[in-house]
Amino acid sequence: MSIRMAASAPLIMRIMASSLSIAEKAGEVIRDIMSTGDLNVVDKGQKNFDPQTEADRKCQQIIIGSLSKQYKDLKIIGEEGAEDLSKIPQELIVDKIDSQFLEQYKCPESFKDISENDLVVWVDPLDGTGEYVAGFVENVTVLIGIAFRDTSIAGIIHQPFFKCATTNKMGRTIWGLKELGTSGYNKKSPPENKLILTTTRSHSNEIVNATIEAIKADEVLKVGGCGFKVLQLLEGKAHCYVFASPGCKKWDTCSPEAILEADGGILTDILGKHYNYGPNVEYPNRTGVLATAKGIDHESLLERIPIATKESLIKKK
Ligand SMILES: Nc1ncnc2c1ncn2[C@@H]1O[C@H](COP(=O)(O)O)[C@@H](O)[C@H]1OP(=O)(O)O
Ligand SMILES: [Mg+2]
Ligand SMILES: [Mg+2]
Ligand SMILES: [Mg+2]
Repeated sequence: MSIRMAASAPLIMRIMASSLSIAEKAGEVIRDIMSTGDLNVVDKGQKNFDPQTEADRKCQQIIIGSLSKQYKDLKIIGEEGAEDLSKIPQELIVDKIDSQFLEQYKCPESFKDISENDLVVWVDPLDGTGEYVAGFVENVTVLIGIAFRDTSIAGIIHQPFFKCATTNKMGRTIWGLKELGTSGYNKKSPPENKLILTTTRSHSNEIVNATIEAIKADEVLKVGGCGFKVLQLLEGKAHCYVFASPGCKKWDTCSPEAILEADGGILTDILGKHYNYGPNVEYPNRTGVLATAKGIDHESLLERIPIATKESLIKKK
């Protein structure tokens, strides 16, 4: 595809195609920094340990620097704070665009006339930092989510330490756009006649645990990262993701929500409401996360969440 043809594709498709290339580069950097053995960890936490590594910082610069260069009016919010674009080293800027994506997929009618001012991009440069530091590298993902007027519509999840069984290639990229579909993973339904719940590995507390207890799942998986848990739903490894805590932020859920919903699943708070991803919202997802795989009854899981859990998260607002 010529540069001119790529430039004529609808905006949402171009942002996705750029983000696919940018996320791959971020994944390379995440692997490279791990291989140096020095993650250069800083604690961002006020009360509890909240690690940030060299990879979180560098990947945020890659993603925000590269998207801002190509899309000047785009509002981009990243977990690691505001970036001074003039201080981002040139070698971190990716100007490649995934032309194969643009050739292969057509923009859904409803998103054809979107302008940069209608969008917010939510960036989690490294989701699962605690797991990156602890060595559970499979849980680590790069998340780029795109919201159109308050609603999450598109997402990219890059998993840097996924090893392809046939080619041995490291890293895979999953994407989803509502009304178009999803790609990049093994689409599978979870097993019938049993309920597998996935939840936090490192951020549990009394309410988180009491809520899991009340759901009465047959199996509980404890893994890190919002991106990784939604991947488990997409690949049929779990039926639901339950996190009754205000710990996740908009950059954690924006991309996974769009991909899961483009696949037929649902991601809401534990009251059943979708989060608002508009330009001026607060960052914390104060009323938790409940996500269900395609074909799983979201409503019936909502009913299993204790009233005490709901009241306690509403009170914390
Ligand atoms: N209490 C918390 N403090 C900081 N980040 C949190 C907290 N709870 C959840 N998160 C973010 O949400 C992700 C999913 O949570 P969990 O792994 O506990 O299920 C975490 O990897 C972390 O993102 P990040 O690693 O990008 O900082
Ligand atoms: Mg995160
Ligand atoms: Mg992060
Ligand atoms: Mg973090």
